[in-house]
Amino acid sequence: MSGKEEAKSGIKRKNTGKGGHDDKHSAPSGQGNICVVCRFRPLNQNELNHGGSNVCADFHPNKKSVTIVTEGDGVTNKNEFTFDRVFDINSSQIEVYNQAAKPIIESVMEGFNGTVFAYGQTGSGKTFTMQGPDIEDIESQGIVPRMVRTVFNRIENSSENIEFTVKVSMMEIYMEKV
Ligand SMILES: Nc1ncnc2c1ncn2[C@@H]1O[C@H](COP(=O)(O)OP(=O)(O)OP(=O)(O)O)[C@@H](O)[C@H]1O
Repeated sequence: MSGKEEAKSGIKRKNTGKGGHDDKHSAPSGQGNICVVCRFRPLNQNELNHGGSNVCADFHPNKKSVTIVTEGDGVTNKNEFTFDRVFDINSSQIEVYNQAAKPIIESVMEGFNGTVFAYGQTGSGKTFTMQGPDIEDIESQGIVPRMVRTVFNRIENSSENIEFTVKVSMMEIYMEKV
């Protein structure tokens, strides 16, 4: 998914048995409302050809902080940023999915609302993370195919007394037009 697109899915659960949640607007207890992760991608060939170098000096061992170094006017600036999780350039698709998306899809299957979106400048890796270079390949597929598979596996394995409705809609915002 590029930053110009937004996919929205809704799951309506009609529970004829016991144990369903009535309030679809509150997160499950013990889970934070918003989780923000930051992923770095490797330099591409074009960037390497133009003498590009990594701006990231240090990934903190706690996997939550990163130090960015920038040079300007002979001055070196170091800034540390902290997120719920920082993924370095060697992070796998499954690691990112487990941290950033799996808890959301788990709670959606319990009847809560959830959203996962990628934000970043062009070429930063949104499509790679959300869609993946090959959606059929179990290793390289991104968040969206993993979430879709999880949803349909869960539906298939759930009680026949539960009825599910899955809806998908998509829109593109490009040059300030929807
Ligand atoms: N984690 C990664 N590891 C290896 N390559 C990556 C990674 N993330 C992105 N890339 C590569 O970087 C390039 C740009 O990534 P991508 O197309 O996902 O960016 P984007 O943010 O979706 O860009 P746009 O907003 O222009 O659609 C692609 O060639 C992609 O394969």
